Amino acid sequence: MHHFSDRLNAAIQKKKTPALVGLDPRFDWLPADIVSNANKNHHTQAEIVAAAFEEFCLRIIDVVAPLVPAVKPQAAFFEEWGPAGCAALQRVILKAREAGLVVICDAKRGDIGSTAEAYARGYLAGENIDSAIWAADCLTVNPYLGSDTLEPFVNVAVERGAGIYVLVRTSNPGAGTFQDRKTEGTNLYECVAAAVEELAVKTKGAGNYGSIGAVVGATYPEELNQLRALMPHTPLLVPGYGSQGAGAGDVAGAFDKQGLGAIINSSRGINFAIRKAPYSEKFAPQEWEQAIEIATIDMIADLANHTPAGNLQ
Ligand SMILES: O=C(O)c1cc(=O)[nH]c(=O)n1[C@@H]1O[C@H](COP(=O)(O)O)[C@@H](O)[C@H]1O
Repeated sequence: MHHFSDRLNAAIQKKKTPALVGLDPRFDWLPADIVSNANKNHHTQAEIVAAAFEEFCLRIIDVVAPLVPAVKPQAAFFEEWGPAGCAALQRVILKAREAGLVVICDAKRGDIGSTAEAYARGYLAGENIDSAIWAADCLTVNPYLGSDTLEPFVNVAVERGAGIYVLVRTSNPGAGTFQDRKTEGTNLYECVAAAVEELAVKTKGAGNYGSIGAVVGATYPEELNQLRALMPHTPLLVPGYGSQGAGAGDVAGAFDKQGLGAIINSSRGINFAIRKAPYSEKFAPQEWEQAIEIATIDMIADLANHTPAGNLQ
């Protein structure tokens, strides 16, 4: 399907869940078997870490590909390790695409138009994975430089059937420092939301949603509900569930009646499920993949039981 949201919604309806698994590897938390494999076969620290991240994420993909529609590799954790880390990220993205998953590369890119064009062409492959070296379906984008800097991302997304998610109301505690600054009574995040909704309307697919989405944190449920109403054609990427303290009740307002309109991210809560109860009590450390599987199934059930995502079942 040559439209990002149509493709994402088809995947959500096929897997009957809006659960999005983030891929956020942290070396100190990796399973022992993965670290020993990497140490055995590699020499420099960067190569060891990159190889460990790659094996970890590829094995997570094997577990979650049958369960969820999409994954969100966090570029930062790979970029920290330079070329070796970036090569690992590229292979993780390709493996996820080959597994039939929609891939949102979380790199929060943003720059002036001519430079943004390079980011867009490098990351946004859309349905044809050969059309961009990073081969992602979608990219997170920082709008701080202004709406003109979003245009190159929009143009390439439309051309290639890809998507972007623009940061609108982020999940972090300090989100309001700038996002809540008011101009004539309107918060900055509401101004950005209006610009993003306009782009979503312009890029609508066969369904109700555009290829231009918004990131809205689950940790601000009131703003999430407000923005769902303000942005009826904008698909939402909702981080903050799990490790940042938000639960299914906080994200119920992100969806439309069919249970579409949003994907709900959990990274640490799934990647490192083995480290915390109840999974640390049910599984031995080497059973970390089983812990990921059950944690994902639990998240899917939590969303189905407490949000309109239950209408996807
Ligand atoms: O763009 C994002 O995905 C993002 C935006 C935001 O406002 N908050 C936020 O946590 N994220 C990302 O979502 C992921 C959340 O990870 P967990 O808190 O481990 O589930 C990280 O990769 C963050 O960078």
